[in-house]
Amino acid sequence: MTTAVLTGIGVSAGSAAGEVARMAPAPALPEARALTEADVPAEVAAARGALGQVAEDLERRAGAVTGDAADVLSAQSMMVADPALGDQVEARIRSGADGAHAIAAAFGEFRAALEQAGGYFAERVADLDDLRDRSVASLLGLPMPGLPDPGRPYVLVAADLAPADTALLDPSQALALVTERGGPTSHTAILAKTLGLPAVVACDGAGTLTDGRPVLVDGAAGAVHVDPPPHAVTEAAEREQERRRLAESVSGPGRTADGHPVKLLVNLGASNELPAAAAADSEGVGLFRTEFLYLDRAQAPSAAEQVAAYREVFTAFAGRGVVVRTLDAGADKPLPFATAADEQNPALGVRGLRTATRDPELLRTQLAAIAEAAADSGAEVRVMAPMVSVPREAAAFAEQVRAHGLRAAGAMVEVPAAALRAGELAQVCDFLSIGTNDLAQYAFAADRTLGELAEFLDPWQPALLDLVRMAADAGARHGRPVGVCGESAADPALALVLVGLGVSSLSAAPSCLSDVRTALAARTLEDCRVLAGIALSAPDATSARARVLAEIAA
Ligand SMILES: C=C(OP(=O)(O)O)C(=O)O
Ligand SMILES: [Mg+2]
Repeated sequence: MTTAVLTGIGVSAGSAAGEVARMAPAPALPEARALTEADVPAEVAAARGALGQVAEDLERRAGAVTGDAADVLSAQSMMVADPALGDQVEARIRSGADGAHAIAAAFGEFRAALEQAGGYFAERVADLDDLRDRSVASLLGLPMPGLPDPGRPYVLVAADLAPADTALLDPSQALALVTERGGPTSHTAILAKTLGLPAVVACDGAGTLTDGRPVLVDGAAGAVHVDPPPHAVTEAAEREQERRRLAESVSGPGRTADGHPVKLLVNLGASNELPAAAAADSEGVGLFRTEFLYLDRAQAPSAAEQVAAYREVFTAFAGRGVVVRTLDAGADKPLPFATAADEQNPALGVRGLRTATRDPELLRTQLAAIAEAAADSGAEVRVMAPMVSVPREAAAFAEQVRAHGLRAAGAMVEVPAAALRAGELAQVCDFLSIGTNDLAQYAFAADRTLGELAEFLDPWQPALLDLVRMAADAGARHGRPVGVCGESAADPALALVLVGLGVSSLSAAPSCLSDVRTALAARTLEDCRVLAGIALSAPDATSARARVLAEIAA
C-alpha cells in the first residue's frame, strides 16, 4: 500500500499513531421550511428528541471525566434538559417554525435573558451557543460540533483550535493534534506543548482527512503519514520510547556539560495546567500567563478572585520562583472590557502594558492582588510587563511594582525597539524576558497566527537571533539576567543556541523541559557559543537549523 504524507509545521515533538476524529464546525441553519398541520407532532418529537440526545450525550461524557470538566459538562446537560427550553421549542413549532429554527430561536431568547442578567450569567452565553449548535446538529443528523468523542483515543484534526475549543480536551484521549491553519507560535502550538502531544499545524491536505482514517503524526518532522504500514508505526513507537528514555536520564537544575547553570522554568497558562507544572522538574515558573483569569468574561475578575488564583499557584511553587506576567490583553488575546473593538490593526494597537495607560485600575488591581497573594506564600514572586516598547514604560512599571511591595520587576522584550534599547530597559528593571513569539511577529511584520507566514515566524531566523543576542549582551553589561520564554525555548537545539547567545534561563511547557535539559548536559558553554555563531552566520532560518543540527550530530 502506498502511504501519502501530508506536510506542515511540526510544533510539538514526538510521534503518535491513531485514527482521525475531526472537530466538526457549527452547523449552518438550513432555509426555513414551511410546516403543515400534519407535520407538527413529528417535528415536535424530533426537536425534543434532539434536545434529549444532547443532554444524554453530555451527561455520559460528564460520567467519563472528573473534576471541573465533569461539573461543566453536567451543568451544560442540565441547561439543555431544562423543561422550559423544550416548551419554548414546542411553542415555536406550533406557531409555524421548523425544528431547527425553533431550537435556534428558543436558545436566542434564553441567550438574551442571560445577557441582560449580566455578571456571571452573561459569561455563560458561549455555553448556550454551543448547546444550540449541538442541538441543531443532532436534529439535522450532522456531526456534533466541537471536540469529538469517538469513545477511543484519537488524532484530533481541525481547521484550527481556539482556547475555548480546547478547554475540555482530554489529553488521555487525544493522541496528537493536526490543524489546517495556525503557525509555530499559534494557540495550537502552545497547547500541544503544554499537553505533551505531538502536533503539526498549517498542514496541507489535513482538510481531506476523514473520521476513522489511520494516520501517523511525526511532530518533529512536521509530517502526517496517511494509512501508515505497521512497520512504520512500530519504528516510530520505538524512536519515541528511546526519546523518552534519554529525556528521563538527566534530572535537576539545568547545566551545560561544564557546569554552566541555565535555569529551566515552566510556562503556565491555565489553572488546570498547575498540577503538571508544579510536578515538573524545574526551578519554577518563568512565564505565568494571567490572561486565563480574564478570558470569556464581560468584566475583569475581582481582586479577591485574583488573590485566590495567584495564591494557588504561589503555594504550589513554595521554595521556587514564579514570574507573573501582568495582563496581556489585545491582538490574539482580545477582552471585551480591555480592548477596543474598532482598532484596524489590533496587534499594533493598545495591547499588553499599553492597556494600563487606558485603564490604570486594571493594572493597579492586578499588582495589589499579586502582592497580597505573594506575601507569606513561600514562593519568590517576580512580576513582568508584556509588550514594553520604550524605557519610559519599563521605568514606570518597575516603580509601580516596587510601590506594591513586590521585590523584582521585569520587562518582556517582544518588540524590536525593546531589544535595540535593552540596555536602557536593564538599567530600570531587575530582569528581562524575551518573548520570541511576538518578537518574531514584530521583527518580520508577520501575523503570528498565520500559518502561511511560518517562514518569517521561524525562531531560527538569524535576524531574530540578532535581537536575542542584543538583549542578552545588554543584560550582561548591566548585570541583569535575560531569559527566553517564547516557544523557541522548547526546541532543544535552539535552546543551545540561545544559551550560546547569553540567555540565562529558558521557560517552556513542562513536557519539553527534559529534552532541553538532556541537550544542555551534552554540551559545554563554549560548544553553545560555537553553535550560536553558526546560526547567526547562516543566510536563513532553514540553513541555520540544518547547520546547527549537522554540527550537533558531527
Ligand atoms: C512568551 C510570549 O508571550 P505570548 O506567547 O503569551 O504572547 C511571546 O510573545 O513570546
Ligand atoms: Mg507575547
